[in-house]
Amino acid sequence: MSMRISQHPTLDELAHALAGAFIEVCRQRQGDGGVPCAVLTGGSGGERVLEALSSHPDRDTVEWTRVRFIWGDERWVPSGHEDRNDLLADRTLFDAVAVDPSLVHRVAGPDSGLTLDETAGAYAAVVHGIDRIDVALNGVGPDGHIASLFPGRDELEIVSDEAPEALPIRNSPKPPPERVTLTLPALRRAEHVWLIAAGTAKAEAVGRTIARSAPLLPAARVFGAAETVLWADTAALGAPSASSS
Ligand SMILES: O=C1O[C@H](COP(=O)(O)O)[C@@H](O)[C@H](O)[C@H]1O
Repeated sequence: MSMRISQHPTLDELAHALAGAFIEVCRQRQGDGGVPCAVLTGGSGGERVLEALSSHPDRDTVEWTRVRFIWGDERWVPSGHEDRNDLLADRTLFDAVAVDPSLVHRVAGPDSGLTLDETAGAYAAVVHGIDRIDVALNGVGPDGHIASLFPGRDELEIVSDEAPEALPIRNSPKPPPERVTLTLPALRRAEHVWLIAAGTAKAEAVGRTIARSAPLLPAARVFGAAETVLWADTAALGAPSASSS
């Protein structure tokens, strides 16, 4: 499965372009009578994309109350904690548009009373019950991780469709140490898998992802059913040019 590169001069321009494409995916699915399902991501790129969505001129062409949201990963800290990925969505998109809380599937925090394993199991069941994932956003970390799938870790080797679609993570190399992540097979169910990478800190991981250098980084191991797009700024591509495509 080939990966298309969408290059933009800056993260802001990348986020605006990606937000427009995200809106178009949602509009088309809703036009077909469906309820689009989007996988959200955390991190610096994910936050900027959510901000761009919340202020996009075409924002209100989507019926946001008919969009389902899940997360590619969540940091296992209490609800409302600054480290949580869902807080980024609360402070940006969900603050700007009305959503249906029954279609917003958050990963429970330790304050829920569930253990980490129980939380991951419950999230796996939620994701398993979703018949179609339209678009999955994946912020790429400087080490090439996506969601909470980090290089060299066992979770990355779970590629069977029979495996749970979400897993607990302990001892994450990036804090906080406890997390819940979707698996590669779950992310690969998405029609559109979009990777987000901006800044020079991402250049090495981006270069290795594009080159498919061995061992394959997590970012190189995810692909979409219909397309895989690397949304990158010029700095992440390590290129001097400032053209977009
Ligand atoms: O920890 C995480 O990091 C990645 C990427 O974050 P960035 O700040 O380097 O862009 C993100 O994809 C993931 O959702 C998040 O939990």
